Amino acid sequence: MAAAERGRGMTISIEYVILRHLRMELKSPFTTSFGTFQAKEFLLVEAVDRDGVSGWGESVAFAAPWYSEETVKTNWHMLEDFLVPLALAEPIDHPAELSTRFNAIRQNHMAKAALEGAVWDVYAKRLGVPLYQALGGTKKEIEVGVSIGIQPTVGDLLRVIERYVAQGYRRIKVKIKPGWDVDVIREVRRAFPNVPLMADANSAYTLADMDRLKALDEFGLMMIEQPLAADDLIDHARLQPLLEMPICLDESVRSYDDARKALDLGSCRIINIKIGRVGGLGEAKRIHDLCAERGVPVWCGGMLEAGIGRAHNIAITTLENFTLPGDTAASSHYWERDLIIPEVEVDDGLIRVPDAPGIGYGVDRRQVERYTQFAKVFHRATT
Ligand SMILES: O=C(O)CCC(=O)C1=CC=C[C@@H](O)[C@@H]1C(=O)O
Ligand SMILES: [Mg+2]
Repeated sequence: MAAAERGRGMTISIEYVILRHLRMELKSPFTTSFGTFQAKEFLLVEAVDRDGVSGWGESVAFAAPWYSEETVKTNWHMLEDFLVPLALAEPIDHPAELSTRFNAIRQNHMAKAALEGAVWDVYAKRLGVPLYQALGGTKKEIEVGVSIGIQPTVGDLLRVIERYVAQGYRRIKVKIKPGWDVDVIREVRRAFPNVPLMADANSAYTLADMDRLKALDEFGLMMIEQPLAADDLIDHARLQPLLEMPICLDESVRSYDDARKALDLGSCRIINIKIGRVGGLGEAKRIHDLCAERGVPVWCGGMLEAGIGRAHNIAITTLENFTLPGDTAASSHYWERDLIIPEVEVDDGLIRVPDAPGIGYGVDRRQVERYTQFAKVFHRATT
């Protein structure tokens, strides 16, 4: 690993960690199988080392367990009672050591990723390099797409797509489910015959819907994301050979081993990497590297992050095999006012990667405090 990827003999001693529970109003309601959310609750992790260097991470767990079994509250419990004590127990020379320490705790990937991400930020800041370089990233700008939630009518959806195509987003992702799929995609394709287009099914289908899914093949979709069950690889392996379009897995790939099995089985031809879903930046990089070896493109999914999570997504997307536009839209797509300075801006579908040390964006502490519902500080035991 290059020097920046493996700091020479640098020891990180985390002195204290601050957990914050935030609530931010979304500019547009976000509709899922679980219901419609107008606000997002999430945890921020601030890790401060012995020299006062602050690193920031953001948990992508939602308040309700609809995407996975993790929630804001389960994350708080895991961080307070298990993960933060592990991070405070002993100094480390590299964030990978923290991930190894976390192996003693089963699953709870989003909680792990939030703390691991904060420590990666400290690590990069102490090295004096941008997080993306510490991860081995090379891109100075990244292409991004936008994910559009289910709209009240097809007309509304077409108007929203028109707006984002005009802003230059490099790919449009729409959500589908039985009853809102073939006819809707047909209308979208008719209105936008050449736009790079994909559909996210969020596990709304089963193999019994084979014909309906095959009907989507006529619209030249870039991929269909997670059509079948969130914990499945086998049925996706049965489905993929029957489809022209690639299957992209999201929820089904929660680790390097899941990715390896998915590729060995032929369950997908693309993977949506979400740092929180797979347990952190280190595991995300391992999955990226595996997919690069196998010639399988990846992209960075989104979880409606605020600016700190968005900054981590931008950093990981600079790795070479992130060749497809991800769901990293501008801060203004989600928030009236984000938590970072400057906010994430998208110009003609591109984000310029910041090269300040660490996550590359400043944290607006006033905004953080404004949105913080409650917080708790955890100090390293000095006894
Ligand atoms: O953060 C974004 O803009 C993308 C959000 C998004 O599309 C998703 C978030 C969480 C679950 C799903 O609805 C979907 C996804 O699976 O990628
Ligand atoms: Mg998805």
